[in-house]
Amino acid sequence: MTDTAIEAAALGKRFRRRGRQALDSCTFRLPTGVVCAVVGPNGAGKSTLLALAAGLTTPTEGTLTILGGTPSEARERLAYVAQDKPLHPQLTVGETLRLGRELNPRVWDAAVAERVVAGGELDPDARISTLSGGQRSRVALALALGKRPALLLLDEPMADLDPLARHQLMGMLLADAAERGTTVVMSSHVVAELEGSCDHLLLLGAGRIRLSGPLDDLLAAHTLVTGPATGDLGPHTVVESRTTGRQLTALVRPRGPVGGDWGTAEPSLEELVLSHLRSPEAPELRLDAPEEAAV
Ligand SMILES: Nc1ncnc2c1ncn2[C@@H]1O[C@H](COP(=O)(O)OP(=O)(O)OP(=O)(O)O)[C@@H](O)[C@H]1O
Repeated sequence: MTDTAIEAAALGKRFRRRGRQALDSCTFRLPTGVVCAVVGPNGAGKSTLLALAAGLTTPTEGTLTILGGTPSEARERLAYVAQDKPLHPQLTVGETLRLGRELNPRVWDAAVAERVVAGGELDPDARISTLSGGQRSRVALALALGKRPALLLLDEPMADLDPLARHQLMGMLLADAAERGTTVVMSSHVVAELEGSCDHLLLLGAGRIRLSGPLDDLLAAHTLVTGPATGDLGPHTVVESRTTGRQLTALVRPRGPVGGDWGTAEPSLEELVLSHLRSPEAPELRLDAPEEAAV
């Protein structure tokens, strides 16, 4: 048994020989049992990272270890739900679940798969081709959970679900993952929804890791400060600062106490992520790659 779900060392991926790096020098370690959010702007490399972890494509640089082995060795113990949720359009919902059972005979958990489908009140006889995008997402998630994976890789799993379905499925997924100790890695653009559901964060930008580590530690390493526009932020690392009239609001990584006239607060996950997205040049911070000095 390993306590590391994913370990990447100088991981890189270039799809075309002269094309730009989809992933570049990514080093991080994700412990087992965490729920990790992968966030970043369009084209940052989130899907590429998940596809590499699922063993669907291979790195061009560096190494990637999944559950202590190579991605292909780990394939039986992981489930991957791709962004476009590929399913056989001619099969019915019931036939799709039966196929899941046939492909994973030793581990298949029919009860959990059926529970996910039943939550959407899907007709087991409905063909996949007749389902809406959100209904297909539900079937894809049912297939993934039915496999009882140790590692669940989800690429924007909730993107086309309605708010109620998101809430219901996310709650079920997290409760199930907590009960079984499943590691969940989930990319998403809906940052507000990740608050309260993830305990680890990976923020990518232009193929590189910008923030990584336990969410509480990353939040604690930042302070939201407000004060007069003329104020001096001294030795602190400024991630982003904005001035409105006479007031300045900034997200900083404090180097020592933030004194003077500054009001301070811990940022929310959304504030942390948005500030970094608005400031692509802000220095990176990695709190889970001990061999590299945190910046
Ligand atoms: N199969 C491919 N062939 C060539 N380039 C690719 C391929 N897949 C991804 N890329 C490129 O790799 C980069 C990262 O893409 P990726 O899909 O991983 O980003 P993403 O963060 O998931 O984006 P989004 O939020 O839009 O889903 C992009 O520049 C993209 O054009």
